[in-house]
Amino acid sequence: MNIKILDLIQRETDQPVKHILLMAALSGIANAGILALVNTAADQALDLGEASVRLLVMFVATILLYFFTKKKALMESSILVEKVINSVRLRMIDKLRLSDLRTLDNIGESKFYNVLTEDARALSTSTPILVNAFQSAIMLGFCLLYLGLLSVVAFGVTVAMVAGAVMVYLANAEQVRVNLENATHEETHFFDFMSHIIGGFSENKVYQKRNDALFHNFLSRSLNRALTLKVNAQKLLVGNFMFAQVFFYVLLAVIVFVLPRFDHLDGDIITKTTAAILFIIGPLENIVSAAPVLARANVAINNLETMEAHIDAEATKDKPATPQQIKKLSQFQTLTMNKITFCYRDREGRDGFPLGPVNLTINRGETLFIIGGNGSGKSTVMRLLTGLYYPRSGQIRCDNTVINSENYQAFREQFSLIMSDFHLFDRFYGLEDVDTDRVQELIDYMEMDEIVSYSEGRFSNINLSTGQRKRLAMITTLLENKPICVFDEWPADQDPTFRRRFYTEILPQLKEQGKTVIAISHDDHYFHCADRILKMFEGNFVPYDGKM
Ligand SMILES: Nc1ncnc2c1ncn2[C@@H]1O[C@H](COP(=O)(O)OP(=O)(O)OP(=O)(O)O)[C@@H](O)[C@H]1O
Repeated sequence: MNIKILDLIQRETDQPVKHILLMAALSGIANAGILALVNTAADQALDLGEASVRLLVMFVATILLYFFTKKKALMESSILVEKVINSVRLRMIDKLRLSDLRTLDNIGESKFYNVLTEDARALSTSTPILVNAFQSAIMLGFCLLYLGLLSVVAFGVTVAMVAGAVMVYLANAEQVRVNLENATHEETHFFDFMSHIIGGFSENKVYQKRNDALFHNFLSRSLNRALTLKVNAQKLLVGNFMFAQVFFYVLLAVIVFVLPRFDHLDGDIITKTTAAILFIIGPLENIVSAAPVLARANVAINNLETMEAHIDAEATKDKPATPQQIKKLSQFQTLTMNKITFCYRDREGRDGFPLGPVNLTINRGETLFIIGGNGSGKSTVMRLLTGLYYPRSGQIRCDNTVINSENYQAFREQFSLIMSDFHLFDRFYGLEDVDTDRVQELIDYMEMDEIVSYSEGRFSNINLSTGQRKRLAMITTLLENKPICVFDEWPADQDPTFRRRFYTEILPQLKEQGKTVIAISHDDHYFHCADRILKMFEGNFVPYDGKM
């Protein structure tokens, strides 16, 4: 079986695993040495009435060697694997944050969390077990060698029977792997359903049927399917394990009862051989019980590698933005979408909603409202315009500058967003020298002063109503001071006063500051506050006819 964890460590660290393997091997040898010393001492005691002091000293030295080498191997391997997990986690999150929004859409949050938590944990817990198994394998090898010195026949029989057990195990190992892999896949569905149960707690609370259906028909079934797969894997493993054990006792019986009949082994050899075989029961158990752990660790590494490959395959080629690029683009006069097309693709690669070809020119300082029915493509076009999605074809231009991988990030930096699925941050991450007085002024303006304060660089409370959360997000937008502000139905959750304030105070103030504002709106009472209204219908702009 492939031991992927070794390749992983080798790839991820500059520390060679050789040292750990050497320590584990030494402790295995020392462990086998203990057996040889015990047998020799027993022999001496039988012949001379007591074992020699020299043997005692050697015995103590061997135990010390065993103790220190094994401790070192276990400690170093655990620390190394924790470091590997840390660096893999950091790298994956780094790659994900630099990839595009569609990559996250396609992977799904549950899958990402599952791989970075469950699989990473599986790797972490597997390490000491695997090191132990490796040490046991070395010990087993030396015990077998010792057996060979005692009796070639006993050695041959033992090797044949152990090899038989290993072959049976290997035959089942692949099936175990497939079952465990499917179980982790099924657990991703389980996490999805769990997110519906927890995320939709309130909705479910007032709708018993959905609550029950989600739990009984989906979550439980998914968990049961995962359970069946795990049980199958366990059955195969237990079968393997028991086979190895019984095989083992059969081996003992062969050595004690059968061999003496065919080979003239004297009693002393049989006793030592039996002691050696009894001595290797523990290591064999360690090796056999490490098998599922190794299989699980391999599955975990597979999952990590597959997800990273997925992120890499869709990695953007965008260069980081430079201050010069950002400055240059911020002086734009017109922003153009030229024959932009886009199509959602599901996880199987099938095409979904098509958008475009969209042609749009936005002038600096304009206040634009984008209107249209649900699902007409307003948010999608905004994600394209702001560089969150890449168009399938067409061009975005800032004046005469074509937006491409050289300047996509610099282009995105022009926008401040409050999308419908906005995220509220507790701090102004990335904003240096925040003017605390200005923040307080904005908190007062948003009429949030009785609920939220700003101290030690963070909002005191972000567990707020949707409308209040949007007001805090607006504070961030105003402080970011970007040239273009995009609001996806910001007033939708505001009371009439704040709705009015948005259209008649905030938008005019932004305009006065020279900002370009693009707002998705359904508030026809306030359409007069826009310089221009753009209507979307079935994935494209159509002339505004005065109707929603
Ligand atoms: N992440 C996604 N994956 C696949 N299809 C999507 C995704 N998001 C939106 N769509 C599809 O794209 C179409 C346009 O959606 P979009 O969110 O742009 O509409 P919208 O005009 O903003 O609607 P609303 O007014 O309801 O917010 C819809 O048919 C929707 O099903």
